[in-house]
Amino acid sequence: MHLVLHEEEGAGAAGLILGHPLDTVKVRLQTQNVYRGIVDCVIKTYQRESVLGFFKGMSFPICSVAVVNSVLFGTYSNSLLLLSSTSHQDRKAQPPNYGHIFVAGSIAGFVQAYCLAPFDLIKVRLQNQTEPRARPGVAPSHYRGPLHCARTILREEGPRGLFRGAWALVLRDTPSLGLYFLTYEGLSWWLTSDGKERGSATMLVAGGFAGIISWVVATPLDVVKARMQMDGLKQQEYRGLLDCMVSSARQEGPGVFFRGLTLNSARAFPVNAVTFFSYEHLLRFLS
Ligand SMILES: CN(C)C(=N)NCCC[C@H](N)C(=O)O
Repeated sequence: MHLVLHEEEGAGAAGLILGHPLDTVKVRLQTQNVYRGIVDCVIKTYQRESVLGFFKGMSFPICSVAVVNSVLFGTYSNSLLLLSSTSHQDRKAQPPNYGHIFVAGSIAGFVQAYCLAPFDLIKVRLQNQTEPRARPGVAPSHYRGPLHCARTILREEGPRGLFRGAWALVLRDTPSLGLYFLTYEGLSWWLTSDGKERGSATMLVAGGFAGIISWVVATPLDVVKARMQMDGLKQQEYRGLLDCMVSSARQEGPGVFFRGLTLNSARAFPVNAVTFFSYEHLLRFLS
């Protein structure tokens, strides 16, 4: 049992490692106005920071992925159980109630956003450090690693600083995770013939598309979240979430809300295919 659990965690972590470089480029494009596009950002990052630059801020997501996913999937299945009072096994025999799925997914999104907020903030702050690795004669980065980053934020911005951008994260994840589970369950139902067990290919395809669709919807608030998380590092630029939205749109046009859309979608397929595949196999193993 332990071995299987570790394998499931390993699969989640592998997806995350593969997707992290895309996430770093996306975060930089959303928060820094110095790049002309994806290719320019990749070239500049590589030239200045080598391939390691793409993996900045990865350790916290790797360490927290198991906890964050347990909160997400645990809240989802318990909420669905409360709403529909049928078990995972019973639900296979009848068409899913999409209203219940959307509500359960949204509740799960709301809860996981709060757990994710400090980890995500630290990830974004580290990803945005464009200095090369510290060596003699080169000024070190503001944050020396995830724990140093957490301590520095606590010292410079207080405990609330660790939850900067949390509201935008909650607004991003509540509806988009409802849609995430809705797409997954809908597609899986559609791809599985009556009375058959859900196959691995179905889990991968439905999981991948659930990831893409939810990230397309989530991207505008993902931009706002990343900007709010970076606010306060130097001087405070925005008075709040609404101010961030309005001034970003005024200064850069409405296209600003779609920054990172391509990268979010490209990363979403493999990461979420693996996530749902692991979740379903773990459920089967435990039931
Ligand atoms: C649209 N959103 C926020 C989501 N679909 N979130 C759930 C998937 C999270 C996964 N670790 C990922 O990074 O894609």
